Amino acid sequence: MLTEAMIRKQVSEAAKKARQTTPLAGSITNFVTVDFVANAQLAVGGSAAMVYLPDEARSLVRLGSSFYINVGTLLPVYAESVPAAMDEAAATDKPWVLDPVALGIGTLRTELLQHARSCHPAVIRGNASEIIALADLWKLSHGGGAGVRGVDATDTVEAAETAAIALARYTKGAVAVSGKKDLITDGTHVLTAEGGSPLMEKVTGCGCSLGGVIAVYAAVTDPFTAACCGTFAYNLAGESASSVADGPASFKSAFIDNLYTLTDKLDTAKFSLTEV
Ligand SMILES: Nc1ncnc2c1ncn2[C@@H]1O[C@H](COP(=O)(O)OP(=O)(O)OP(=O)(O)O)[C@@H](O)[C@H]1O
Ligand SMILES: Cc1ncsc1CCO
Ligand SMILES: [Mg+2]
Repeated sequence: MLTEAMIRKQVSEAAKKARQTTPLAGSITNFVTVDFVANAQLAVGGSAAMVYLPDEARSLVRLGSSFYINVGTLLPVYAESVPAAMDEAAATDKPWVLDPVALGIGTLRTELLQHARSCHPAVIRGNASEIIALADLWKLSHGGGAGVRGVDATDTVEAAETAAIALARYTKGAVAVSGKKDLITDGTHVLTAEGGSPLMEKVTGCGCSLGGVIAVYAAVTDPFTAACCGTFAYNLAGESASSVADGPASFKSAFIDNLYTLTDKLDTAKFSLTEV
């Protein structure tokens, strides 16, 4: 069983290791926020590369230390490249992070997210509605939710707790649910974290880039610690950026600056831990 002190130590060590080793975390991610994802990955010490084609996805999984798949904007080629990346990650035992953006709005998205089930993502990161919808799609029993409506959440993080636990138990990895408060679970522990800023809802890609950052950390530590590292970094950087920002645009640049400087203070994050 983990203690609060163990988590603080683990996140500090992982943040340091990411900075020292510059792990490559490749991505297939959406066109809206691709630049934010890459810059956030670099700010925390990682290395980024984005691909779209099936053979390049397979190569990048093999070349990198982890991988990130975000299904935010799909094109026909993704019908091949996304399963190729998932299969390669599973076959080579590379930790990979899934963001099931807007699950339910189209058939390809549903098929790809169904395919993910057999490829066991190390970390699933999404907003509450996406996490509930994924547990439904994978037919894992949980409490239910209001359903996905586009890319923004219509459910609270608390409402997604049982779905998150069910997903984590199934993958034997971790699940990170983002929102005003964040919830992280490995199916045994449930951690609730605080911080960030309401301005994070006014900048697109805070969630997408958080997934990319968690992939960087998944290259150097276990899935639960990786999810904690990313979430703590976002809460610290977001809270601090809101004190200097005039609005969403200046918030975003202050936020990336803070990711760069605050990742050596991850042990100061606000969180509480329970067991299930
Ligand atoms: N009201 C809020 N207060 C504090 N932090 C927030 C708030 N809303 C979101 N966040 C933070 O923003 C980050 C992204 O979470 P969010 O739930 O907005 O993701 P998302 O909906 O998937 O975003 P996107 O799809 O635009 O990338 C997380 O670090 C979360 O803690
Ligand atoms: C706005 C948007 N649309 C598809 S992906 C994306 C980024 C936030 O998820
Ligand atoms: Mg999102």
